[in-house]
Amino acid sequence: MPRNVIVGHDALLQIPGIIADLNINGPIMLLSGDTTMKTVGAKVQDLLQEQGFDLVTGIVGRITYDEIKRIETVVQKAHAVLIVAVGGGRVIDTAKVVSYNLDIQFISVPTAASHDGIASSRASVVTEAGNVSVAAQPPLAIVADTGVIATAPHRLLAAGCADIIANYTAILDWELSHRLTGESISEYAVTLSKITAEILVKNANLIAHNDETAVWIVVKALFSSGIAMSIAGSSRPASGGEHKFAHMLERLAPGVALHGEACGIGTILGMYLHGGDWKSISQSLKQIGAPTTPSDLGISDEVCVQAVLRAREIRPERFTIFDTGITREAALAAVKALYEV
Ligand SMILES: NC(=O)c1ccc[n+]([C@@H]2O[C@H](COP(=O)([O-])OP(=O)(O)OC[C@H]3O[C@@H](n4cnc5c(N)ncnc54)[C@H](O)[C@@H]3O)[C@@H](O)[C@H]2O)c1
Ligand SMILES: O=P(O)(O)OC[C@@H](O)CO
Ligand SMILES: [Zn+2]
Repeated sequence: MPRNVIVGHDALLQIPGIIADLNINGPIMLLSGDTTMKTVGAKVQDLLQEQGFDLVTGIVGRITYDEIKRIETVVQKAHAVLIVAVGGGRVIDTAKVVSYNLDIQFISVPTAASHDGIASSRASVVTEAGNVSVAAQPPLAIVADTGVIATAPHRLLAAGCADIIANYTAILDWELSHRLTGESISEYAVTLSKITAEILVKNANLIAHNDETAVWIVVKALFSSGIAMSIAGSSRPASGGEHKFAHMLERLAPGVALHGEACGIGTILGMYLHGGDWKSISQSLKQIGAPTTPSDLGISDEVCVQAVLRAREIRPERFTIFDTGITREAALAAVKALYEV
């Protein structure tokens, strides 16, 4: 679990103090994305350099094993002893894996509330066979500056909410697998994951605005969803068939949807296939401002049908409703239903 969780306005200003308390003796690797480095990354760089910290910087691209290796080499060459990851989910996940492999600590500085990886001890790496979920280093500290996150496009906040709403079907899939395949299940992780989604949906009306109140609500939900994954020691409480669908959609239509957006649509489809209240999932996503149909994402219904039918190719060992032999007719009906709400 993270030792230090700082959430609030101007939280960035506390980063030098958190690092000073660690009494580290060596360079710090400031890891960011090409967009976020120019804004928030540069601000953190100034804050740390003003305090005399020795910094090296790195820019993260796609999260592949090659990219992780490249960053590891930069960290090793610089003899960096700590990573400060400033960015979205890709940046934070890369820092998690690099710090895990090199056995150093990292500080998570999310610049958007777009995913629930800010606190989890898992990372998602893109491979030829699709995304794989790997054990990774949980952050030593999380610094979520609500002022910074509130200036990010609302699309990112909505994607983070959708990633949390995905917990509903992730839990149904975990319970289905527990009943049908005997997979072990953690009641604590299920309960925390479910409460997280429920609190978020209850506050959906507040989240429609992109202010710091909305950011507070979403960041706390993302944090607790990450803790549920850490309790489970796997992404299972927050990643079921809707995530397999999302990872397959990313393969079929790369870069079209944000992770959370694809998961949100996967959740409506998963709830429909479970015979649950998929309409209320769709209504919550609409209220938050997340996409609910393939056309919202600018993709064809056929690509969506393919992602439903091929979701089982992702992480085949993880049994979900998408692994129960869905026919093309059933996938077509599910995708068509997305337009009914
Ligand atoms: N490890 C986990 O538990 C976990 C959980 C959820 C998602 N993930 C992973 O996280 C990634 C998805 O994260 P994401 O949706 O943040 O994608 P991302 O990291 O690609 O960021 C999305 C976009 O948001 C931009 N952005 C970030 N902060 C911004 C800001 N303040 N202002 C303007 N633009 C900003 C980035 O530059 C990027 O273009 C995926 O790789 C997914 O697998 C991991
Ligand atoms: O292991 P995956 O499927 O990447 O899931 C982690 C995270 O995306 C859950 O919201
Ligand atoms: Zn997710």
